[in-house]
Amino acid sequence: MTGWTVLIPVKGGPHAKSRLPEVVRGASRAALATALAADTVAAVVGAADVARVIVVTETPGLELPGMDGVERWVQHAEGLNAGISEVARMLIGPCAVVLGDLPALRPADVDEALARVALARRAVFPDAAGTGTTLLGAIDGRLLPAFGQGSFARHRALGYQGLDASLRLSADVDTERDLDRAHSLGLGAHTVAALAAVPVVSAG
Ligand SMILES: Nc1nc2c(ncn2[C@@H]2O[C@H](COP(=O)(O)OP(=O)(O)OP(=O)(O)O)[C@@H](O)[C@H]2O)c(=O)[nH]1
Ligand SMILES: C=C(OP(=O)(O)O)C(=O)O
Repeated sequence: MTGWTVLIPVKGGPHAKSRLPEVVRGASRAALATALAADTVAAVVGAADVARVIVVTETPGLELPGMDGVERWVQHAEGLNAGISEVARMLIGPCAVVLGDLPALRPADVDEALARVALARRAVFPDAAGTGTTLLGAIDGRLLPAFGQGSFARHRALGYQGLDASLRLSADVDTERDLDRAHSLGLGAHTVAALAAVPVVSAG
């Protein structure tokens, strides 16, 4: 099925990705958080079955590279679920939410997951821990976001079928260890560049 609308929540600002240290492998947490989101957006934009991409953010001045053709919604209410709901209630047709911290995600993972949502009609894919959610989708456009700790079980209780995620779809980055996992799968170009931008200090 083509014509999906995909929402990508991106907190932005100084409090994003607070479980990472302020400096990760020499890169600032803020730069890394931006890169993680930009790689997620790039994968979704590249998916053949996605017609519309909307970044939902709390941060009015959010700047992400690669936003050509991507819509932006600055939420009024506070919090992840409130932000998603503001947009979701205006949409019709097949819709999904992909969390914005999946730097190993590729367009083929997105297309494959959306095709499986279409078969299930409403489905949820778990994060690497198996307890959170990385993608929530509904063919009928009815998104009932219940993100946050333990969201996989909550989404299932709301009627979404739990499906196995590809390794790259499950590889969310909350901690440095998560970054290692995503790295072993192959990071997207923005995250590679953010980590490579670290200046090398010579001993001499
Ligand atoms: N629009 C929006 N996105 C959010 C909000 N909170 C989290 N997100 C995004 O949702 C995704 C998953 O959230 P988390 O992994 O908890 O991200 P986070 O809040 O930046 O990280 P922590 O501070 O470590 O909890 C990430 O892409 C976040 O940027 C919010 O209040 N509004
Ligand atoms: C918000 C979620 O992710 P995280 O565990 O990364 O905060 C979630 O899984 O619903």
